[in-house]
Amino acid sequence: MGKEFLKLTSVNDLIDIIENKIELNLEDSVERLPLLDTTNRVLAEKIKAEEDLPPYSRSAVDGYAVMAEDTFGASPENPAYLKVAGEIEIGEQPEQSLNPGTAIYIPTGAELPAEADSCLMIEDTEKFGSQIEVMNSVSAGENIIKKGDDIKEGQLLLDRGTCLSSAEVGALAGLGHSQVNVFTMPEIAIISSGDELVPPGEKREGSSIYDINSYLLGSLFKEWGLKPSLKGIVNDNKAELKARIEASLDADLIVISGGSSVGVKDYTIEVINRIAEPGVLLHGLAVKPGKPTILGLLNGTPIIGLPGNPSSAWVVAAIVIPAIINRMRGLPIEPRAEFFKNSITAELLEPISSTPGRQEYFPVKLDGNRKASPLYGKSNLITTLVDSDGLIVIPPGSEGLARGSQVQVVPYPPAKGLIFKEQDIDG
Ligand SMILES: Nc1nc2c(c(=O)[nH]1)N[C@H]1C(S)=C(S)[C@@H](COP(=O)(O)OP(=O)(O)OC[C@H]3O[C@@H](n4cnc5c(N)ncnc54)[C@H](O)[C@@H]3O)O[C@H]1N2
Ligand code: MOO
Repeated sequence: MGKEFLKLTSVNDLIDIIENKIELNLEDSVERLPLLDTTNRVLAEKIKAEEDLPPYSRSAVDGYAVMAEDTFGASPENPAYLKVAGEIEIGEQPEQSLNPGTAIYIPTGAELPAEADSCLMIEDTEKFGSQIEVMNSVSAGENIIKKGDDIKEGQLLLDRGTCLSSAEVGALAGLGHSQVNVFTMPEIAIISSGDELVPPGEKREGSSIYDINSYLLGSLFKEWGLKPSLKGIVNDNKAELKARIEASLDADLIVISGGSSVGVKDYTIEVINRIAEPGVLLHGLAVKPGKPTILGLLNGTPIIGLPGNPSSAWVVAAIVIPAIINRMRGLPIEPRAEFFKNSITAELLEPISSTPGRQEYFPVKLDGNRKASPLYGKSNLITTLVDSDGLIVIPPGSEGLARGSQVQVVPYPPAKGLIFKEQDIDG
């Protein structure tokens, strides 16, 4: 009797659905921004070095440009002596060449004369008139940075799809870019559904609760460089939900939290199917938390029904939304490399039993010694998220993890999303 979940869709099948059904429509949504404004945005072009960085070989110390051979064997007991033949100014090309048996004074960062292969640190020398006493030897290449050591001309520095943080912004500046092309921030409409919900700031009475999800999800989207657009709370009423979704269709993606399960007032499925084609693509995902998840398409606009429980909504948003946005931008959707690159290996302090057949995302708290304590909190508690530092991803074939296991913890916020193929988690 009644409504029930369609067959639960595996994460591998979800990836196929996203790849095959979601249209590429944000590939050309690009803007050119001043460098500083690109922080936390996604690069929409490949950046290759047009010249070597540094563009010339330079000194890494304040001291003397020399030929290493002239210093061999030098020690405080048996110093070498070199004639000081001149001085190089920072920011200027060396005017004179270096001859054997001589040294040229050079500040940190100044261009080396072509004949120099190393630099002596000033504290390893003593100046006497036009000579220096050399108390230490240097080998070829010591205390210098060679032309192109940082990045070679023609080398790919950053690929399309890279999220720009301070390190990348600094590297772009190093290559002389004052502006770059980044993807525009897609607008994500957020609707919270439920008769019990009251907006924070208003007076709460009786059996109502404050709307967490609009803000929890909106803030998560901001962390990803997306543009949340809060569409408010709708009551458990089909006509109201339909009107609110229709009024949100100008967004790039629509998210509804709550009402995605099979309760008598969970109308989301029916409403999505009534608005436009093809409607609901899947109802029920083989993940935990987040079984009651909906993915649909309304004339090309993706719509996602997230479970109402806040922690579940947050996890499922991280599974589904970055993958969909990447697909719409024509970027790879599964962050496999980032999973292994950014996860923290830790020792599990307590065993975890998991539900076979569902990919499980288990919150853990990390201590300072890479030990992970599972948080058995319920997914409708927001403090489950506040008190944990990251998630362990348990593949659907697993029945759990033993105490003492080495686990990979994906730290918060999950920068590239949480969609992982089964075989990748095992790997
Ligand atoms: N017969 C079944 N019942 C349920 C199942 C199931 O498999 N079979 N799954 C459970 C799971 S797991 C979840 S999660 C919930 C999801 O249900 P809905 O998506 O329909 O969510 P609601 O019932 O509307 O809400 C669940 C819970 O979360 C609170 N909530 C909702 N929205 C917000 C919000 N914006 N801010 C704060 N809290 C919110 C709501 O008050 C409920 O307490 O279904 C289970 N049932
Ligand atoms: O799967 Mo529900 O989404 O656990 O809380």
